[in-house]
Parts: sequence; structure tokens; C-alpha cells
Amino acid sequence: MSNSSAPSTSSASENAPVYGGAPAAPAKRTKIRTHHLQAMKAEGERWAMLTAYDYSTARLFDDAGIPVLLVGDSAANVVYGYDTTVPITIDELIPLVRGVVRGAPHALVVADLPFGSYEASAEQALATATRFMKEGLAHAVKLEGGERVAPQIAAITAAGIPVMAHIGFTPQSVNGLGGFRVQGRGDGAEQLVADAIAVQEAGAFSVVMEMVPAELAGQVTRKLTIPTVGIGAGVECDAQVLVWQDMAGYTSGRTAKFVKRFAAVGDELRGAAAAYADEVRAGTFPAAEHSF
Ligand SMILES: Nc1nc(=O)c2c([nH]1)NC[C@@H]1CN(c3ccc(C(=O)N[C@@H](CCC(=O)O)C(=O)O)cc3)CN21
Ligand SMILES: CC(C)C(=O)C(=O)O
Ligand SMILES: [Mg+2]
Repeated sequence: MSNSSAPSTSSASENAPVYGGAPAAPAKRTKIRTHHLQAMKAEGERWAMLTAYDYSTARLFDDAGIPVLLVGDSAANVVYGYDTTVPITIDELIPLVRGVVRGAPHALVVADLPFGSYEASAEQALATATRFMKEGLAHAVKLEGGERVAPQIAAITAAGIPVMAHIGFTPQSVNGLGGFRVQGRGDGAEQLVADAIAVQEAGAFSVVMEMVPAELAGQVTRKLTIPTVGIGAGVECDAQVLVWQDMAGYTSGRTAKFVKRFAAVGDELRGAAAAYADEVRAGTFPAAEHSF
């Protein structure tokens, strides 16, 4: 459906450096829509979601073929430096969404609704989701909660906005959940299953399960018709998500147990900054070739 192929670069000079605005990838790749994710579940094809918070990283991840990018409220931690996701606001997130959407011509871009912007009522949730679509140009929104936010999910989807749900450990409720903890153990299993079914019935196109025992996450994945996206929820989910800085080794300090580092970007970048500064101090940069 409507695979509007990305326009090619219209740069005046072939050799001009590209600082922005250019398409991230060759044309012809499919623009990902929710029905593609549904089809992948039917085919048993796993997919990867990553967070992104700006244009430049969104381009790289779109080029890498990541089908879904999440502008997470984890921006609270990795962009703004807050301790939790509780303080981040709609106005701090929307500009990040705009950058990611411009950088990702193929990926489905999902925007996290921040704490305090949707819990009060279906009306509040729809108003917030609408801002992320109109001002952020997001393709879908995500919110935390199961049964308790089913009316919100129903109202947003009824307005034509796809919703990704998020159950299990929901970081915005860290204070109510008694810390960063695995959910769905023991008695919690029944509630987790009820939450999964509630969000599917309310119209969610997909659901994130965070820090849920692998076996339970597998059961839920088989029970649901919509794709599940795990983070600390085992390999039987239909998809996986990680915060990109965690995945790339660009987060400082201790990371959660579910994180695997696929690169050491932080070390690389620190090294580049130090090497640059050394050359400036030594007078070896800029050289003649960098001068006019
Ligand atoms: N960089 C980053 N990565 C994330 O995955 C992430 C964020 N930020 N910010 C928002 C939330 C917060 N998340 C978190 C934060 C801490 C733990 C954590 O400390 N987990 C313990 C759990 C111990 C247990 O219950 O067994 C761990 O060791 O994994 C988990 C998820 C996930 N999200
Ligand atoms: C970790 C993912 C699922 C998230 O909600 C976020 O990055 O905010
Ligand atoms: Mg989040």
C-alpha cells in the first residue's frame, strides 16, 4: 500500500556534503505499516525494534532495515539525564519525534506518551495522541498499562491512530511498582495475561512486554493474535526492543540484565573526541587539506 518511494537527493552539487534532508536509504523499500508486522507474526518472522531520538541515528537504523523505531520516553534518561521517565514532558518529546520521522522514510515510528499525559481519561489520552500525530508526525503511539488503560487505547484507535501497548514492568509506574522489578511472577501471571488480552481487545496493534518471565511471555505470545515485543521477556516474543544506547554500548554505568552490547560506541566516541582534541593542541589539525 502507498509505497511512496523516497525522492532522490536533489543536491545542486554532486560532491556537496549532506548535512540534512537527504533520504536515508535507496528508494523502493517498503514503508512499514502495522499490517506488515501482523503478517510477520503469521509467518513466524521475528523483527527488531530500536529506540531513536534524533534524525541522524534514525537514518542509520532505517538504513540497517530496522522496521520499527520507538521515540521512547527513555529519552528522559538517555537524552535529558533524568533518573526516571517520570519527569519528561510532551513538549520535550515532540521535537525528538519530528527529527526521527524525517530520518526514517521506511520505518514505522512509534511515539511514547509520557507519564501524566493519558492516565486521567480517554479524552486526555486522545488529545495527547493527536498532538504526537499532528505536531510530531508520528505513525503510532505507545502507552503503558493493561486493563486500566483499555478505554484510552479504544478511544485512540477509534480515532484512527495505531496504539502499541506496554505491559509487565512499566517504568512510569516505578514508584507504584516498588522499584525496577520483574513482573508476572506467581500471582502476577494472571494479571499479566488479563492485561495482554485487554489491550488486544481494546484495539492495540502490538504490545511490549517488559521484564516478564520468558515462559509466561511465550504463553502470552501464543495466545495473542497481535505481535508481542519483548524487553527482558525471552526469545519467544514475536519481536524484541532495546534502547539503542544500551544496544550499542553508549550507556554509562550498569545496565539491566536484559541488555546485550553489540558494539562499544561510547568508547569509540570518547576516543574520537580525545584524538581530535590532541590534534588541535598539537597543531596537526587542521592540516593543509582541511584549509582554504
Ligand atoms: N537506557 C535505558 N534502558 C532501558 O531499558 C530503559 C531506560 N533507559 N529508561 C526507561 C526504562 C527503565 N528501564 C529499566 C531500568 C532499570 C531496570 C533494572 O534495574 N532491572 C534490574 C531488575 C532486577 C530484577 O527485578 O531482577 C536488572 O538487573 O535487570 C530495568 C529496566 C527500561 N527502560
Ligand atoms: C524500552 C522501551 C520499550 C520504552 O518504552 C522506552 O524506551 O521508553
Ligand atoms: Mg517507554
